[in-house]
Amino acid sequence: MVLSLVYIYIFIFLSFLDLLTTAVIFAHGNQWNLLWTDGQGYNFSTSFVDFWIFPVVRTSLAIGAAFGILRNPIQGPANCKKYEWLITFVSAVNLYYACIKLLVYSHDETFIAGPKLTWFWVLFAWSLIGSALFILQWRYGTIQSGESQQNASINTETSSSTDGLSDTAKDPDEKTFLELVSRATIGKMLSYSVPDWPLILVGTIFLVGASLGQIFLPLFVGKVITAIVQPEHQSNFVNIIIEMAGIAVAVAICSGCRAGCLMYYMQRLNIRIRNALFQSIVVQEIGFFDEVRTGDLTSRLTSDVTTMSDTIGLNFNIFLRNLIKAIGVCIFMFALSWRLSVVTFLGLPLIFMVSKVYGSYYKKTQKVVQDRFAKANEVAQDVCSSMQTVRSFANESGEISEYKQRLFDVLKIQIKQAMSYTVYVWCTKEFLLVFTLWYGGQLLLLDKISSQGFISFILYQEELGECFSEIGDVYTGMMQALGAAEKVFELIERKPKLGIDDGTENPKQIQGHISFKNVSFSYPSRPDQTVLENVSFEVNPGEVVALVGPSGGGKSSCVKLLQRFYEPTAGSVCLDGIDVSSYEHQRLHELVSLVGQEPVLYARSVRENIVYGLDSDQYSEESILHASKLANAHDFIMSLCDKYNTETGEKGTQLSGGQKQRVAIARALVRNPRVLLLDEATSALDTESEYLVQEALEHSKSHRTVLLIAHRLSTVERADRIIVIVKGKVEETGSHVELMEKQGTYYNLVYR
Ligand SMILES: Nc1ncnc2c1ncn2[C@@H]1O[C@H](COP(=O)(O)OP(=O)(O)OP(=O)(O)O)[C@@H](O)[C@H]1O
Repeated sequence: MVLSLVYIYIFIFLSFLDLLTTAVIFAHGNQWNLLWTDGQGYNFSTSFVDFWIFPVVRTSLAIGAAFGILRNPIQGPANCKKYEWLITFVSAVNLYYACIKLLVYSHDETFIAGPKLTWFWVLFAWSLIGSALFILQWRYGTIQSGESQQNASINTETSSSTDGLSDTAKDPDEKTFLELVSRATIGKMLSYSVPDWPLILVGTIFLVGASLGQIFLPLFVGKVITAIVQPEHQSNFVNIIIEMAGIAVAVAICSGCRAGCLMYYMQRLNIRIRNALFQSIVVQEIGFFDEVRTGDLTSRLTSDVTTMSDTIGLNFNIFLRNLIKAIGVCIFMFALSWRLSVVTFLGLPLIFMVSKVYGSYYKKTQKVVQDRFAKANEVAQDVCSSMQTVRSFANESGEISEYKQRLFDVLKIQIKQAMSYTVYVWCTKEFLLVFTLWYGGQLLLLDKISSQGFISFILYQEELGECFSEIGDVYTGMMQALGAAEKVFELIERKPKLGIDDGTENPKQIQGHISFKNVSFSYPSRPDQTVLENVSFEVNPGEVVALVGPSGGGKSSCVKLLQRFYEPTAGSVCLDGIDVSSYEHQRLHELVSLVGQEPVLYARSVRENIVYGLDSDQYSEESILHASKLANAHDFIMSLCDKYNTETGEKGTQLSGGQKQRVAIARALVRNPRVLLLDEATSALDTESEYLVQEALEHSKSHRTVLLIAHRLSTVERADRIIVIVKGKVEETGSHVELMEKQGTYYNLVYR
């Protein structure tokens, strides 16, 4: 309330100051008698009286606003804010009116020579200053008092209500430019550009050179055209062309060097950010990948990085180039004709306004276009990834018409966009030019501009329009880049909840003793669902232990904990008595190897898949052959076209399920791990192959602990010991014979 009152007082004070200043200017200039032009009545081209209109309108609006806020201190400021358009409109009319008066007076020789000129300038200047102050006081007065009232009312509410939407959770599209900049995103982007400062510097020097050169070109074009059409200037033609050619060559050289330097910088920046992002992604904890979609990560790595790195480089280039050009062009325009320049600057805000309306309409429709395109892409993606299903249901034409329909939905919006663009071009492109031509023609007749100057002016005006429009595009591009950058930096700076650099233990050799001590566990993505509850068991060195139990009981989760993919919520998982979290990441995975349920092969050769993750000094040709033979993979690999060099295709699709499993077993064995984890590792093998693999593992078992998960009885009954896990708890432990005699859960599982 108090703050509102302060703002109201400031409001009224500034408005009266506005009136007073105008009155003082009139009084001091002894211009009261000029109100009606020395008693001859009002005359637009000589009278000053209309300069009173605007202070009076401003003061009336300010008093109205003050009363409004006084009557309703909570809603008042917000209501005033609704009328911001009126304030902008009044100020704009004031500006236009003052400038038109300026142009009219400037044609009156007696006025220019007379005593009224000084007072006109003072009134003109105050008219503009008063308008600017009025906009500022309205904008900040109503916003600040509104915010303070809102804060006060929020503080007094007993239940604090927030919408629960953290700032980072907001869509970048919804954020303002300042919001994005204030997150220091630009600073971070620039910090990644620091190593390229020599490139940027050289590029900028060429950019400045090219821009300065380009500023002179319209001037020369004007001279050339004048030399062509006016016979008295024809002797200059060749000289002008030579000078112009010199400038054009210099501009071309500078532009080329600028483009090369800045493009190379953009590419280096792109690679640098991509590397940083990928480095950050691969060290994130496994739980992170459970929650984040792969598509989101790849889109960060591809489109977001490209958007931010290209846009920062490109926009820096475009912005600086156009800024230099715009300043130079303005100087030339005012030098050629200040009157035409005033006309241009009166026309530009109108064009900006139309552009703004068009811009926000385009942005709104573009969102719909993107959504509809995404829907069309869903169809394409689904079809491409499941072509066999489409073919087997003979639904090709159905999918084609579905895709066509979704693209047609996009087209419907794009038709509206095209129509609005047509109207936008009508409104912005030619009106200003026509008016400039008309007014320039008058000035030409009055001999206030030369024909060459007039031609150059028109060219400069076009150039200025292009500069502003490109600067406007930079703003849009920057918004996109900042939005993309924010997402990218969020990921680059993310600290993994389970770091891979936490452990320090690096024993040369271990016995291979596994122990789970009172382990409870929930997946981070489902913290409310207990997957393991107080699980305790031990596996002795050299022992083969099978985990069995109904599906979803928690067997694979035990294996994941032993690999330290996740941390238990309670208890500890130890290897030779040391918690697995204390081992060095690299060492732990040398000692413990896993063959998972669905082994993943990479789009590389069989050999590269087997030695995946090993340095060249960690394996030999013999060790690859030995591991492949143990995994019963050697014979089928030798029958492939390129033997060990055969490509396996994306995710190993060029191999059968059983072949993939055998390559995966060889990959685990080539490391000669002390602990081997087999999670349904032989499920896709035929009985014969499985028997051979089991035999091989049996032979190597003396120096290796094996923890296996299997559903097949033939696999399980060979184990030294069986642990039955049901609903996250250990129900039974013993050998096959012992558990069968017990006739408990295991017995039932076997018979079912
Ligand atoms: N990444 C995950 N995020 C959340 N929950 C999971 C995840 N992986 C498994 N679960 C859940 O944890 C529980 C135990 O799963 P787990 O894979 O350990 O069972 P399992 O005994 O190995 O089953 P199966 O024999 O079918 O492989 C299941 O309810 C499963 O839905």
